[in-house]
Amino acid sequence: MKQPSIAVIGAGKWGQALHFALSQKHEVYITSRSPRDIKNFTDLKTALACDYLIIAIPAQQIRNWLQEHFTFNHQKILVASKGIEATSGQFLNEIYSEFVPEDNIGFISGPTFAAEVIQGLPTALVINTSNESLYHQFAPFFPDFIKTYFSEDVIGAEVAGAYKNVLAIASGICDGLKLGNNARASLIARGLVEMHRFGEYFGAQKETFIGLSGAGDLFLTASSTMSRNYRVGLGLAQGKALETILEELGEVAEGVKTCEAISELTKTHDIYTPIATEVKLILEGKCPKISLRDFLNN
Ligand SMILES: NC(=O)C1=CN([C@@H]2O[C@H](COP(=O)(O)OP(=O)(O)OC[C@H]3O[C@@H](n4cnc5c(N)ncnc54)[C@H](OP(=O)(O)O)[C@@H]3O)[C@@H](O)[C@H]2O)C=CC1
Ligand SMILES: O=C(CO)COP(=O)(O)O
Repeated sequence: MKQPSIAVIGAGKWGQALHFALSQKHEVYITSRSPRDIKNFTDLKTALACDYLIIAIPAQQIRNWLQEHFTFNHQKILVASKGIEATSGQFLNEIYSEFVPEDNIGFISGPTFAAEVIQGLPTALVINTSNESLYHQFAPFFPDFIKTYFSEDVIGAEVAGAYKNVLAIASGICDGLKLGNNARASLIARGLVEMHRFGEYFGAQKETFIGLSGAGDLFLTASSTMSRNYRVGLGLAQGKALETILEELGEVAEGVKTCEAISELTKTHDIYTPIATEVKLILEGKCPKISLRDFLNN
């Protein structure tokens, strides 16, 4: 029987990890802006001609990439990015909806450090799509070490995956200031409440926030130096300039731009988001210790 043609687009950390995972059962192409010495690396044209695409490029680049490089040819698509576009405040599903019909697209969420996936360590993730049959097409592509779940709460997954990056920055700041375990647990718990409140405004389901996409991903990223966003927070607490932190990181930390988007959305829609608000001020240069004082007294 002919194998389905599958391609991963974006050969950063997550794209490469997904390529490794999906290659356990099928031949899978991978492509990126810069050529890489990876098995089955191909050009964009070949990748776009595949039936199934997994797109893992940073959230802030997606609109441009779609405008400049993408042609819809009835591909089935999984989006692996996590973030909200800062220039428009749009969620990724809103951006993609201008290029891909809803029935053809799903969004990956959940606690999935690329560095562990690429070692074949057990991982659970959620495929969020309004088209359940799409889930059943993609799920068998994943290897045995990845357990997949289905959810139709696309907006819930979008909010949770993006918001937890901002909370991971907050948690890194908290640990960088050596505020202790009580403080970090409180921050994470209140962060979960905050991102649920934000998500509820946009129609997300509560269950999404207490499951893998919400609590699962938040607990992971807000408590580990493996998270780039958490490491941004550590750097801020040490008094480093944001530009220096990002330069040293050399990879995407989606929480930085997503925090700008959340800040604009909360102003427009009058949503109470105290943690994201303080993170935004710290990213703009506010002293984290003063931020802590203000936070505790408000
Ligand atoms: N790393 C992780 O553990 C996880 C990451 N994610 C999400 O996946 C997304 C990608 O993250 P990750 O792979 O880790 O990030 P990286 O920083 O490792 O890589 C990003 C890749 O995106 C490509 N890229 C950047 N800008 C453009 C552009 N304008 N057009 C096309 N390609 C571009 C680059 O490809 P090139 O090098 O070829 O230029 C780069 O390698 C993010 O949204 C992240 O939040 C989600 C779950 C887990
Ligand atoms: O989303 C992630 C794990 O689920 C990766 O988080 P970071 O981008 O903070 O490393």
